[in-house]
Amino acid sequence: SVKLEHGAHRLGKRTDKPMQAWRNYGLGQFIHWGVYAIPGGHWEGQYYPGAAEWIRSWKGMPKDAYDNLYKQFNPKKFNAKAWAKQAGDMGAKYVIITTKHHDGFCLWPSKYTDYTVANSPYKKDIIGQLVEAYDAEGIDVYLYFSIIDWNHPGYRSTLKSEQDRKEYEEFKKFTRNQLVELLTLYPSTKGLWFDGSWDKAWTEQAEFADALGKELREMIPGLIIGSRFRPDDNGNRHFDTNGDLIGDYEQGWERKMPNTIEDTNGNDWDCVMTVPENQWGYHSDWKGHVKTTNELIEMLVKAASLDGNFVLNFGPDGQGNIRSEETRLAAEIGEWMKENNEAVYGCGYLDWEKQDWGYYTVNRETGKKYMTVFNIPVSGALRVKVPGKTKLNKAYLLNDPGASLELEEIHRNEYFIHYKPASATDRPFVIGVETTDAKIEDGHYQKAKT
Ligand SMILES: COc1ccc([C@H]2[C@H](O)[C@H](O)[C@H](C)N2C)cc1
Repeated sequence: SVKLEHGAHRLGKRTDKPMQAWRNYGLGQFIHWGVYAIPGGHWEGQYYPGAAEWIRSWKGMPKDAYDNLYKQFNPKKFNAKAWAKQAGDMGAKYVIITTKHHDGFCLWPSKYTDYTVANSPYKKDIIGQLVEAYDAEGIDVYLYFSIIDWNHPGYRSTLKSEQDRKEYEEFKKFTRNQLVELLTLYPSTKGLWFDGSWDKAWTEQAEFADALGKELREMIPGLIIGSRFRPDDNGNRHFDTNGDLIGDYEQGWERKMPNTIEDTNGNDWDCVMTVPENQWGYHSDWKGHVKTTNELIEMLVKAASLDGNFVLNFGPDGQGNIRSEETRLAAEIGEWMKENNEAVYGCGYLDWEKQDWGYYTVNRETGKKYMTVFNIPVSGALRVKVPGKTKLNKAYLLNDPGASLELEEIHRNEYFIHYKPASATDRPFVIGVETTDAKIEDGHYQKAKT
């Protein structure tokens, strides 16, 4: 491996308490809110086909028109407590809130720019209200921060001239000041979710970003920062020149998921997911496939089964309402989580061979093992292959632990759990399994001779 001044500052998973808590969240909520919610993907009757929070980059909307939207930002329906309660009822254990998206509009009264909520008709500190409400709900708060800031005069995507570099120095100071300001104002913050760090200008700032990361981590012990924040000496983000993860978890799974434990490279990771194909901020007219409750529950359980967290995005509208589609999903996911969260919270990867019926998860503390079934086999026989000296002793429905399901040993280390739900079920269900370590009697099993 090559010598790096600003490569990965740690190898392997963090084992401290704050990171263990992060690893055990299972489900998070992402909130994308800002002035982009006012146009909601339209301008003067034109439909914007891109991501609503990127409408400023659309030729269909004059930059000047966008940059004056904040003068109408006055979300009368905004109720931080209601949002936090809805997230709690959904079963979210953490929330990631946009403090400032690429447009540079600050949802907190930053003293380093006038482009903030303090200078909008709404005036009040939105981040402060959300931090307080989610903390009160027992949901850990993480702050999303975009390095890209289209509003700041010193922002550059590339550094082409001495003048660029001079102005970018001001931008770097501004960025550091805002981050220190956020952690000073909201010290209950558990971590930062950086975005907009792909510009070449930023990926040349290895030394500055490394120092900034260290400064922020010193402000809040245990602070959690993912791999989307800083570049190494050679401009590599996420993984440094030696292939080591830069940051506390991998932040590359945006609207996509790993399929195998190998895909995760043994790192902690989160998957951040939109309800429609690609809308983070509020778009009043979602086009294409809108994910169903079952699809999202499957992503959540799949993430837990591969040692990751699943973060579902909500994009409140310009008045501060959570839209009806998201409200319904939150309620239905919450209903399922109320019954089945034992298979998600504190659970991770179980190294048993994946089967077609769904996903295994195992609780890291108790060792309890779970099967979440999404695909009921026509045979009614759920195949379970256990490793080496493992005997499957019992299988039970999570919501009926008293009753044992019928087990049949079909090969060495292989069983059928004979079970079909009595009535048609339109939601996945969880089976708990109990095992003991025991040598399997050879008896009639004969290893194949090839
Ligand atoms: C160009 O592809 C992009 C760029 C930025 C994003 C931003 C979204 O606006 C949202 O904030 C998401 C978390 N982030 C990666 C998504 C896709």
